[in-house]
Amino acid sequence: MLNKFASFAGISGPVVTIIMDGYGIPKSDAGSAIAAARKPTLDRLFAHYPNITLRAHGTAVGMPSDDDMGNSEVGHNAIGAGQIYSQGAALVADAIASGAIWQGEAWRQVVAGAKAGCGTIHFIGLFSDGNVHSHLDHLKAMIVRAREEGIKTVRIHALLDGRDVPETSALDYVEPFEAFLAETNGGVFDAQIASGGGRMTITMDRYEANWNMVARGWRTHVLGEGDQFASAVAAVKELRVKFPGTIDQDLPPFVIVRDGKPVGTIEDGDSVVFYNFRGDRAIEITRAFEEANFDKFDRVRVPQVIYAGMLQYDGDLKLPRRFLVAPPAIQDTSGEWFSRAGITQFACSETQKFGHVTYFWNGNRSGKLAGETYQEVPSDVVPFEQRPWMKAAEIADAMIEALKSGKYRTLRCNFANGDMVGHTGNFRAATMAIEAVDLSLARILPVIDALGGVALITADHGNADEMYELDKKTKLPAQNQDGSFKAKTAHTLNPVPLILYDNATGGKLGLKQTDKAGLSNIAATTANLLGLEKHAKWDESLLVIK
Ligand SMILES: O=C(O)[C@@H](CO)OP(=O)(O)O
Ligand SMILES: [Mn+2]
Ligand SMILES: [Mn+2]
Repeated sequence: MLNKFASFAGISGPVVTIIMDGYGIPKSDAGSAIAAARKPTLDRLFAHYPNITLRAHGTAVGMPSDDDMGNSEVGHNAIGAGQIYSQGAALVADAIASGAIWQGEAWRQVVAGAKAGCGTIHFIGLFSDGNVHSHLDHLKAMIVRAREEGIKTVRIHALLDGRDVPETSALDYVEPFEAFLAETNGGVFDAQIASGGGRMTITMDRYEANWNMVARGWRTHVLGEGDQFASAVAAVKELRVKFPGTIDQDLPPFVIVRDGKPVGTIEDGDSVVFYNFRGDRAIEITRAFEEANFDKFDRVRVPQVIYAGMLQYDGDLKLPRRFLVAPPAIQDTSGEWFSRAGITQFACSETQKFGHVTYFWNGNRSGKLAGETYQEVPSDVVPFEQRPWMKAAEIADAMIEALKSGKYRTLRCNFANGDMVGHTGNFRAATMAIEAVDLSLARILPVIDALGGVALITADHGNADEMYELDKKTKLPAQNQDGSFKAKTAHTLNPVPLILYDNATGGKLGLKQTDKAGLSNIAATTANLLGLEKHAKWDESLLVIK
């Protein structure tokens, strides 16, 4: 693993990678919380240090098409692995297109189980076409197939999105879906939405930040407890009136009833498919269905079901045991390569992004590699527009302490602010989120200087860079009828920065901008900064030696 640069043997101090989650580079400053933020440190970095832009969406991160935004999973996979793999969204779409999914043992068992038990197939998942965690086309294909296979009853438990798609778009999905069901139903086949609720109120917690969400989801989907409505359309409409201003992701849970009884509680002999392909927010509900000694909340009743995930969400923990499509087999990550070279590594974030810089970074592998140390700062459990600074200061504290300890040759952290606050759609809070990151950078960077180190400052995808939906024609922020701007809560398709912060070499290093430069080039760049060759499978380094 010799370095190819004869004149450069690597940085003697620490090599640090800082991910500013949700920090994209917008085409226009209109509606950008990043442009509006006061951020003297970042302004100085962009003005005085080598910096380029990286592709962070679409095929550059393994998504099916360049119309797909980036997200944390695919972004951190690409950064950590230095390579692009076809990701869940693409793998599932392909398995459905080829029909391979229906031949798989898991689907066969789901169908056979429901038939043997005279039972129902339940589909639980994120109800949109965001393609970050799920896609409605996958759900529809499974419903059509279930009917063809002679299944009689299907129940859908719909987690409303508004986070990967416009913030109050639930009816744009529910109404056409009801029409699809009306067409598909008939004869003995009966498919209906049975329950649901906002994705940030039930079921889709991650990294054990708030098990109460999952407990609420269990009561809603499995036990059929909660506010009752005649249909999903009625639920969305009535909840919007009852909780004005609440966006889809935050809507409370609902249960659909007929003749005063829930239409789709989950019972012994049923099959359950959790149809999200992405793992972080699918693991906890999967554990509730699968773990024999589950103790995170009282499940009250545990139905004996055939449970399958769309993908396997954690390959090390084998969660779930049964899955419809095999996840990408990510090999030869930077974590492994550096670990094998005897390089000590430190990874830190707050709960909301902790798995991103550990599990996703290491190619969806849990457990530490030799020489790795992890530090998790517990996240607040509040709507993040109320605390836009989140745990940026504590992450900076942890990084400074780890740097000063002298124990680590390379360190990485993720500042969640731009993303988590960007998802709230609150513009003012998002500017404060970026300001908190800027302040943290101002504290960390001098410590890196004192140790003769360098930093790569980047992001996994955009978010705070576009806080309003843009008008398709004018490309300016779109307005509601009352003249207010239409908040945008989703990630963006914009590129992200890569800044090389280097006061260690006297300006000897630069970065090259290429057409294809993307997140997967960071691993090789980091390797070269460490004085190592990249792994043969990785995309090229962007480091330039002057
Ligand atoms: O919150 C999430 O689950 C996603 C958006 O669906 O965001 P990120 O990819 O940044 O984690
Ligand atoms: Mn992210
Ligand atoms: Mn996000």
